[in-house]
Amino acid sequence: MIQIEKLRKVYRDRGRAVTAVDDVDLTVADGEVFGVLGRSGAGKSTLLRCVNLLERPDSGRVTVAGQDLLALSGGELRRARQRIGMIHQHFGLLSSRTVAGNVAFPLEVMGVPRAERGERVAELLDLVGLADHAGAHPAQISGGQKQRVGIARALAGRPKVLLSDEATSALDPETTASILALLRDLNRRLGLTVLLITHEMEVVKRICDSVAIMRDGRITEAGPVRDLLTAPGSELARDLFPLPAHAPRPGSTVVDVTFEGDSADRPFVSALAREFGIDVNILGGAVEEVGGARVGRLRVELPGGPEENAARLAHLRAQGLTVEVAP
Ligand SMILES: Nc1ncnc2c1ncn2[C@@H]1O[C@H](COP(=O)(O)OP(=O)(O)OP(=O)(O)O)[C@@H](O)[C@H]1O
Repeated sequence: MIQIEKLRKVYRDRGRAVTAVDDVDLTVADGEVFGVLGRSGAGKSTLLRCVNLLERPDSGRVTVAGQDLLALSGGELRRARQRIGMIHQHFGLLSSRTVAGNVAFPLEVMGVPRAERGERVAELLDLVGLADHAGAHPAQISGGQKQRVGIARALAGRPKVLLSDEATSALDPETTASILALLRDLNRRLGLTVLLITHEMEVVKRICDSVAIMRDGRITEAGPVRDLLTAPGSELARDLFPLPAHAPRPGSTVVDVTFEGDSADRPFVSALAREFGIDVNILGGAVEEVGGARVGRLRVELPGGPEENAARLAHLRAQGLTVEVAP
């Protein structure tokens, strides 16, 4: 649905060149929620703005719903953009217009007749749970409600793709949760493909099917969230489950065990201790709810060196657990 190939964007600022997006490839499948996670300055906003050509890349290709956006003429690009909605951290509402007026605005720009507009606005406000606030002005509603207006406005052109630029960064945790739940609901009900950028792991945990980690303009890791969490060496897993440092003791082996789904419900530590008649020392761990499922990681110390532990590790792996010997 969204394909980004060899994308590059360099800003030139007072003689200085800043490579904001550096040779990025990314594929977002139809109907998924895809998150780009990274710190401030990583290049996330620039990347997102290249997807609807608010920012023109220096090189590369952006294909949305089969259309090569950089090859489109002015009118074609305007039409293609109507099929790509966008929401922003600071909502970007018109303060002089009511909630309904804000949602009607893109419909006016598209030339939708007045009678049809009213009906569509009502439908959109209903979709985001704001039917009762049509006549309010932005100053009279909460941040979460403002973002709901932003979402309704972004969906006016019946887009298949929604771009989200840190949509929950200005909201408190509870409101963030309700906006993320709304986005997930719209993604499922409308088959909407969502590409979002965020610096919050919470957003990835709650709604992303896939994620890419961005640093210094580059993607360092990308894939389905569940796969990355159990992939050996994954940066996402390391960030989500920070484990305490350990000083390896001679004659013991430290192992990180990642568990998810069914394997999260089994008492594998006590089973291992019983099966092999050993003491297992738990050094640290964390369990998180990711995409509605329990995922966790535990750092344990087993007696003996690598050879003595080979059968024990095989026993853990046979239960579907991901096992890595800590360096
Ligand atoms: N218009 C611009 N002119 C010059 N440099 C820019 C411009 N916009 C962004 N940059 C630079 O490009 C790099 C990437 O910025 P970008 O805003 O895309 O990152 P980000 O990950 O979205 O960070 P943030 O969350 O802080 O916005 C940064 O070094 C930034 O200073």
